[in-house]
Amino acid sequence: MTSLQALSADILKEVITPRPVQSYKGTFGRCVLIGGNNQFGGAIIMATMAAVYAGTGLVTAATDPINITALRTRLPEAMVIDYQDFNQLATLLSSADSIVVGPGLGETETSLKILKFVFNQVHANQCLIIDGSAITLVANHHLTLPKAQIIFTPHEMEWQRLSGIAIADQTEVNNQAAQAKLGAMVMVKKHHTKIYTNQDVYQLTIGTPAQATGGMGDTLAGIVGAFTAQFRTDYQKSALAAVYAHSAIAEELAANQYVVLPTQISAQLPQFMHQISQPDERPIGFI
Ligand SMILES: NC(=O)C1=CN([C@@H]2O[C@H](COP(=O)(O)OP(=O)(O)OC[C@H]3O[C@@H](n4cnc5c(N)ncnc54)[C@H](OP(=O)(O)O)[C@@H]3O)[C@@H](O)[C@H]2O)[C@@H](O)CC1
Ligand SMILES: Nc1ncnc2c1ncn2[C@@H]1O[C@H](COP(=O)(O)OP(=O)(O)O)[C@@H](O)[C@H]1O
Ligand SMILES: [Mg+2]
Repeated sequence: MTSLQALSADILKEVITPRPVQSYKGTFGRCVLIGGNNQFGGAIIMATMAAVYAGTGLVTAATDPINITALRTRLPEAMVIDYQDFNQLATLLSSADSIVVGPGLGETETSLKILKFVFNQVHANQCLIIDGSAITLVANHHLTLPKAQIIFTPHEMEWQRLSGIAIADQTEVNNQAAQAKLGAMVMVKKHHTKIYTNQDVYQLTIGTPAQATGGMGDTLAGIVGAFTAQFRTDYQKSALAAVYAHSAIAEELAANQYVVLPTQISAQLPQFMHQISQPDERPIGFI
């Protein structure tokens, strides 16, 4: 049995290092995000914004065509394709470092077909972040997981669907047993999120109720996608740093705000990451 470790700010400096001078966009990873049906276009826009603002070299969103104009208008830095164009999607996925699937994907036959296609294409050295609707689809359709560096990012109800553990029974012991069966990294998101790996359990000890608003998890999924694509040494450490950064920025903003909008967290990422990457020992804080 492993013991619970509090996640500390040290993870940020360990992962977010200064950019090498000899570099180009390809140096900082390729992230593909798949989601956003005709109801949940905002989810894929927020996840994609987070991936861009967290410094991924190249970001592409695969989404319902209804979202393409909005995505291009809001986020010209990202490329966009139709998520049902499987030829284009296959090419994109083959060169991705990380893949985020699920924000706003929905639970229809089309959503399931897309998720199955992604699972079929992914390869072992890629990081696959399974979020939102994709978690529910895996649970409801008992999908077999592909061989990849898999990270699940469920909220408590999504975790109940995936693990079969009722929210009231989601204790550390029960969750660890379910994680071991899955064999993947699992972030059970809530106030003081817990992260389960094959070796360890971590707890986030920062964060604020100002984060309790739609799109907050979509944004986290995008940051996890960005950090795992960009900081390739250890995908689990990169994911831990993403969780920490997401809530650290939220806390800073919540000092002066009743609610923190997901897109505000993304907007602060470049400044926050710059400050972390500085060699001196200034306290964390970007304002
Ligand atoms: N702007 C957009 O496009 C947005 C699109 N989004 C996309 O929508 C898709 C569906 O995701 P979802 O999370 O909204 O719905 P679902 O999986 O059914 O879970 C909700 C059910 O679980 C329950 N519940 C219990 N505990 C809970 C907890 N701790 N945290 C959360 N819920 C908890 C909850 O209980 P209740 O609130 O009724 O008390 C309710 O019954 C997904 O793809 C996502 O990416 C969203 O990100 C929003 C912004
Ligand atoms: N009261 C709270 N305190 C701290 N963090 C919270 C709180 N409520 C929600 N969060 C965080 O907000 C995010 C919500 O994720 P999720 O439910 O998937 O949102 P969405 O699907 O709407 O984007 C998680 O990172 C969770 O830890
Ligand atoms: Mg979510």
